[in-house]
Amino acid sequence: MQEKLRKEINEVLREHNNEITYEAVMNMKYLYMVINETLRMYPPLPFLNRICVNDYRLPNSDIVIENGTKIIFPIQGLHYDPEYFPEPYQFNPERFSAENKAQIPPYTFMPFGDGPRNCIGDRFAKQQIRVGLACVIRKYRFRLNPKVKVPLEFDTTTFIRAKDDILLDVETV
Ligand code: HEM
Repeated sequence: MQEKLRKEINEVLREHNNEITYEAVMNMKYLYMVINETLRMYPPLPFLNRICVNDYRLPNSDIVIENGTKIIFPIQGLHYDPEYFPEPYQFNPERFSAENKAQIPPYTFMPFGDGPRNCIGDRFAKQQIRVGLACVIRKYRFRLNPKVKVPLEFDTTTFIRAKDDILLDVETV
């Protein structure tokens, strides 16, 4: 997977005078698939908070969410629901290929939230991640150090973060 990513980064950069420009990183389709799959499995914010501002009857039911009710949207729960993401514990960037992505129902993949109060830094964050990863993956090869316990354990008190250090072995390509 990492080799495939490196190959794409190098190929795209060759077409762009080896310069990491906006156009170059936007052309790195596989890189974006890897980023999305990472945000699916490890959404930094695992849930969204909302407050209901009007009484709302759920369609086809007698359940009414009353004005003022606090609501939690489980982003992480949706991202691991096998109905939307089969074999959810498998890291599989192909879920986000142009063809497969179109099959993902709306509001099931929401690492940046949704609606009028979604993340204001969405595009900026994705751009920074693209540039950062393109810079390091083209020059270095990463392997998980054997001391790291897999699967990783997470502290989910607020933001999702690994409980222990994630040690990586790094070598130049
Ligand atoms: C991977 C990086 C990031 C992730 C996954 C992320 C995720 C989120 C999520 C889930 C929300 C809540 C949205 C909602 O309730 O619908 C949020 C809100 C917000 N984010 Fe981000 N964020 C990221 C990076 C950034 C960056 C880089 C900035 C600023 C440059 C930023 C600024 C904000 C702000 C200001 C809000 C509050 C928006 C509002 O309440 O109207 N975020 N973010």
